[in-house]
Amino acid sequence: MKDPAIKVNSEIGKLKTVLLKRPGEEVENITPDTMERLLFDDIPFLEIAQKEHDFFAQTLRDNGAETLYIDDLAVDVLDKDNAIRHKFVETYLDEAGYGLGTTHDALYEYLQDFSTRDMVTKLYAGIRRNEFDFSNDSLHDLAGRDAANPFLLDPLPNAYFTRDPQASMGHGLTINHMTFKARRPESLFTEYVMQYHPRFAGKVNVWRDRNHDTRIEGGDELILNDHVLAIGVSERTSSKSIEGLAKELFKNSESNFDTVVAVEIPHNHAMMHLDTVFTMVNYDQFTVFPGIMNDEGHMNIFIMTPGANGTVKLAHRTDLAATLKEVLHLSELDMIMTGSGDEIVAPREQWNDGSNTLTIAPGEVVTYNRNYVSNELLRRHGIRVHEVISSELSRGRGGPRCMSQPLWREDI
Ligand SMILES: NC(=[NH2+])NCCC[C@H](N)C(=O)O
Repeated sequence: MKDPAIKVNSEIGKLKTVLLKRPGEEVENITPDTMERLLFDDIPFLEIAQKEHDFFAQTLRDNGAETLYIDDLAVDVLDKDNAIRHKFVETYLDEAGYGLGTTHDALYEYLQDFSTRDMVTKLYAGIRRNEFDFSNDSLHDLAGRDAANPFLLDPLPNAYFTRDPQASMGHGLTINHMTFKARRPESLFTEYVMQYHPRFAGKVNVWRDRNHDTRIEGGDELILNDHVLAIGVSERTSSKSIEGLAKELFKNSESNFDTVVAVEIPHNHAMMHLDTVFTMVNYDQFTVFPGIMNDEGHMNIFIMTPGANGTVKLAHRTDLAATLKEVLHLSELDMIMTGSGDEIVAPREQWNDGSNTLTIAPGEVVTYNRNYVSNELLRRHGIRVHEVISSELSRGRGGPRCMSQPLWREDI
């Protein structure tokens, strides 16, 4: 049987194909002044970040996964048809605020001189204001905050977190309208790959595209099984997006999803996505950061199911473990606390993505080596842990699940 273009019906099925992006110049094109806006907490050392990412990718390949790189796929698409390349560049410049005028023309001409590979690399890395000569007659570019930005086109340092610009679910995906400007261009690459690359064109469902004005990011989108999703209501995903996605999935005859568990989490940078505080590591085992529950262990949770005439029924819950048992029909389950729930270790390891595990098969995960307390606890709960090196990668505030977008998992 041919490999599926996209087939992801769980968080834990054996990982067969995964989408990655190797960190490039973009992670060093961050400055102290732009770090916060670009969603980083420090400036990684590129050479080491690349070595760490190569180690991560090799770990996945050594365990049976095919690794695809989004920039390679984008080059395949943009290189084969000048009209597609033209439309992509025009859209990219328009979304960056250069729809027309001298800056648009200068940037377009500058990019024309690049090979497709070099153009894609350059777009990820960013284009500096002083990289080429042109007579700029735009007040917008010459005065105010934008003039202080050393880049005409911002670098995309978060691109190695391929979890977020899209989310595979079933035989399709969401292509996401991301929350912050710093990340929005990332999903344009996804859109073109899914629409034009022969591996995906005409073979995948787009459950929600990036042209909505409400925000959603893949770190919030968890595929609990072939008909149940958990989606975080978070700093990065709005309840409106979740409602819109649920209605589409419930009405689309090609979707098997009939239950969405909306889980409200604190809205802050450390816990920007649900997968920074909660992941599924086995049929009945989960990691969870205790700081997302109140003193009584409660949260704000809604089970969403199809109602009459295309509406969505809501059932309110407050206990995460009980809700998971209910929707997954589990008699028992095991919630493995980040950092053993210790008041110092738990927040430290959550900050460095101790709960952001990537499950590569039921009961088998990839984690950051720096989260040694969480890793030891996972092993004590019978989980097989592959540790990857992480000192530079973790400065971007994302872990192994963030750095990976499954395209095919074996069914469980
Ligand atoms: N799925 C995730 N937890 N992704 C982490 C993304 C980190 C990135 N710096 C951002 O703020 O967007």
